[in-house]
Order: sequence, then C-alpha cells, then structure tokens
Amino acid sequence: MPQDPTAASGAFPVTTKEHLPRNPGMPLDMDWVMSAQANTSAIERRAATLPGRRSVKKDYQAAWLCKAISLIDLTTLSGDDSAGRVQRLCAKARQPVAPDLLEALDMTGLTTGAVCVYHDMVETAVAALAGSGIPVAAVSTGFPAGLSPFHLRIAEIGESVAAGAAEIDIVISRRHVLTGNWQALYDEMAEMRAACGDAHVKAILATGELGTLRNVAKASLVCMMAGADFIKTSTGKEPVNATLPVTLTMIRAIRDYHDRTGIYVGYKPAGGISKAKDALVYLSMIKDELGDRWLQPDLFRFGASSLLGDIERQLEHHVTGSYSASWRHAIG
Ligand SMILES: O=C[C@H](O)COP(=O)(O)O
Repeated sequence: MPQDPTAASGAFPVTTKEHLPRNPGMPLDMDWVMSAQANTSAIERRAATLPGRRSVKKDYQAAWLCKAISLIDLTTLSGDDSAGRVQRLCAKARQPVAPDLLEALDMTGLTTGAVCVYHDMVETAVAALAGSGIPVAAVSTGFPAGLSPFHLRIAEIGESVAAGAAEIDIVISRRHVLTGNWQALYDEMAEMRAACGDAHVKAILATGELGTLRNVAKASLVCMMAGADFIKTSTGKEPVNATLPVTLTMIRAIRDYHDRTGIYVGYKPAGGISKAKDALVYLSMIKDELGDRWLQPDLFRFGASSLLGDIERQLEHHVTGSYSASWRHAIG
C-alpha cells in the first residue's frame, strides 16, 4: 500500500492503544483565560480554505483513511440502544473493514480507537471488546444536557468507571461559560476529573451552545487547566456540532496550552462528521496546526456514528475500483 506521509516521523502504522499520562492540570490562571482571543473572521477565512487544499495526496488517501479508522470513537448514543446493537458495534470496532480488504491494504489488525456508549451499555461493550485492547468510552454526567443534579453526575462517572469505562466523556455546564463564571467551570471540571480516577476524561464543550469562538477558546483553556485529557466539541445533539472554525479555535488553545505547560491534551471533534473526505480535512488540519504527534489515538479521536461506513466504501473503491452494496451496513 502507499506509504503514509507521516511515516517519516514513525507515526504510522498505528499500533499503540496506550494512553498518555493524565493531564495533571494547573491552578486556574484567570489572566491567561481572559487574554484568550479568537479572531472570528480570520478563523473563518482560514477554515474556508481547508476543504479545497490538497495536503493529503491522492496516492496516500487509503493510508490516511486507515489512519482515520484507527482514530474513531465508534459511537452509538440513541434512546433505543440495545445490547445487540452495542455488540454489533463492538464487532465493527474489532473488524472495521472486511478482512480481504484489510489484507489488500496491508492493514490486518486495524481497529477503531474506541467505542463510545451511554453508561447503561458500558458493561456490554466491555464484555464484547474483551481482549481487543479497544477502550470503552462512556458519556456520563447527564449527557447530553448535563443538567441533572451535580452529585448524580459525579456518581454516574463513578459507576461508569466501575463498569469498566477507561474513558469518560463529560459534558460541561454551558451556563458557566455563558455567564463568564470561569471559576465555577474550573471547579466543576476539576471535580469531575477527580471522580474519573484512573480513567481519562474528555470534556465536551457543546460549542454550538457557547455563543462565540472566544468563549470556546476560554472554555477550552479552563477545562485543560482543570485536568481534561481531551477537549471535545459536541455531544452530537446540539443544533450545530463540530465545525472547522471551532476546531481551529480549540486546537490552537491546545497548542497554546502545550507551548506554555509542556502538557499534551487531545482533541475530539464530534457530531455530524460522516464523510471520508471531511475526515481527511480534519486530519490535514491537525497535521498542519499541531503536527504528527497529534495524529495518534491517544491525542485525537473522531466522535462519529456513521463515518466508518463511508470510509469503508472509499477503501473498497480504492482496492477494487468499484462500490458494492455489501458495504452498506447499518449498526442498528
Ligand atoms: O460523540 C459522538 C457524537 O454523538 C456522534 O455524532 P454523530 O452521530 O453525528 O456521528
């Protein structure tokens, strides 16, 4: 198969499912938070140029699509989720693409980055993924609105960890951002972080409900200071979910945090990412803005329920030169 352009740095193929050490966080630095800027028109102009760029060369696209698979938090977050659906999802996570296709691509053993489910489905997912090394992420803390009593949100984290979730996707209280109560956001995040114990924590900002990109930048910094291991755009349930301007804002906050503290924090765009070509745009943006180190599952994930299906179709086309109906699979 064609070599991935990141291979020179040893970043491909992906074999590690190890997590980085947890983000230790730092005291809330209000001066830093208040100085956070987001030049909306400049960010929107830059975002508008991204889909047209050709930083992922055609020859390398299959390799990049395999890379994208390795970075997916394969997700089902529906009111009608069942054990059977979650077991099928986990089977897809273990074997995301047909074996003959993976063989043709020299990618045998490729899996998704994780599986992401509601708390009630964690035990089922953990059992279905046993021995695979694929972690289970739970959306806890009253997902998606995060408006249940705080002590229940904390208790839900504890139950998800006890059930075997290695990663917890928490949702922040949007009102703390909208009222500029950064101390309250920091305290909430820090308490959730502590409740996660050894599990890694992704902070869902629900950016579509935060009003401005400057708020997104500030909330990103506060959550990282309070110990978030990843910052994540959206629950997938807001009217506007992952976008390129929001992504630029958040990954620049991650870069800023890393530059000043040396701490690596991951990024997870989520919600509405369902096309292989969109995944490539995200990956090339991450490569440009943060570098190859962030193209690993311990620092980047797509939160996506239907992206894998389109990637499979594109890979099949790459290998066989045609699409077949057999690739149309439904998780439900
Ligand atoms: O966290 C993941 C998102 O809920 C997935 O959203 P999606 O169903 O639009 O891919």
